Amino acid sequence: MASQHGDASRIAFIGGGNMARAIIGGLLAKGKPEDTIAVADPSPDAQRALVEMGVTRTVDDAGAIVSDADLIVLAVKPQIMRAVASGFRGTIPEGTVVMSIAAGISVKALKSYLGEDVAIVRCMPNTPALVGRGVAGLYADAGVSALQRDLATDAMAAVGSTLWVDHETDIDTVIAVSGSGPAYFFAFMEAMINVAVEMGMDRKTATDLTLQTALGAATLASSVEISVSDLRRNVSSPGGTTEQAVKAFQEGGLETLVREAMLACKSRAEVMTKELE
Ligand SMILES: NC(=O)C1=CN([C@@H]2O[C@H](COP(=O)(O)OP(=O)(O)OC[C@H]3O[C@@H](n4cnc5c(N)ncnc54)[C@H](OP(=O)(O)O)[C@@H]3O)[C@@H](O)[C@H]2O)C=CC1
Ligand SMILES: O=C(O)[C@@H]1CCC=N1
Repeated sequence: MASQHGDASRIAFIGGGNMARAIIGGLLAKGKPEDTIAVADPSPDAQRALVEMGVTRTVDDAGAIVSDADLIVLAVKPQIMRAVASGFRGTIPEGTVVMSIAAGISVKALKSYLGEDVAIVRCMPNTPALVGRGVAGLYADAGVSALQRDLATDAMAAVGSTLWVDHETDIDTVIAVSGSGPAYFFAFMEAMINVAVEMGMDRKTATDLTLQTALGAATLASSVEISVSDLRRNVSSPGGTTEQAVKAFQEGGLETLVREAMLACKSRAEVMTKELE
């Protein structure tokens, strides 16, 4: 029997890798009782890391922990989802909601693995969840109740902000924006650091300046009611230095490149969805 919810809600994580640990870390930091979290992961390293974080119930096999969970979080790689989820088909309690964080696994695929009557939420988090600054897009299948939505929201709110989308296909756009997005900013920062080093600066100073600039820009943009376009213009004094840099970006086709990158990302999610259905 699943429990009544609130802090006592029981969460079973299937897969205890990077993303699961980020979410679990946030839940424990927010005071969720340790005995309400269980994790299945056959990797001894993953289990060790989870125990060090304060998780008291780690097991090798998902079958051992799904039967008394209110929320089951599927956090294994997409390529093994079918094998893992099919392994506990028929053992999910009535009223329990399954939330998959995998890219490229549709509700249709999840139902084919788990059973047509299972309540399914798809969630796309991102790695800043590790420091409590994540953002997660969520989509609920038709059979998901308001209480089950709240359970999913509460779990993800422990590591950042959450928003619900109305259409499952929007999850592929969430992947292209925020799921994979941290890597785009890391790549941009990597390039800035390398160029500053080419200009003669030592790597540590170049890294500190770049990271603080990224942090400052994101904090500013999210703190004021000014569009990012206007914020960019505010830095660009007429006839000054920034204007030249932005002109180089525009002439080099920055927006076209970003479009190509995001379309490639979304398209990969769509292909994975077809392959794994
Ligand atoms: N990383 C990211 O930025 C994001 C990832 N995601 C999604 O999150 C999911 C997990 O990704 P991530 O945490 O990065 O991956 P990880 O590889 O870090 O975690 C997956 C974990 O599952 C374990 N595992 C393997 N087989 C089983 C099994 N049979 N039962 C239970 N656990 C098993 C793995 O062990 P072992 O290592 O031994 O195989 C590993 O510890 C993916 O589906 C991905 O699409 C979503 C948003 C962002
Ligand atoms: O690259 C991936 O497939 C996963 C999904 C979003 C971020 N990482």
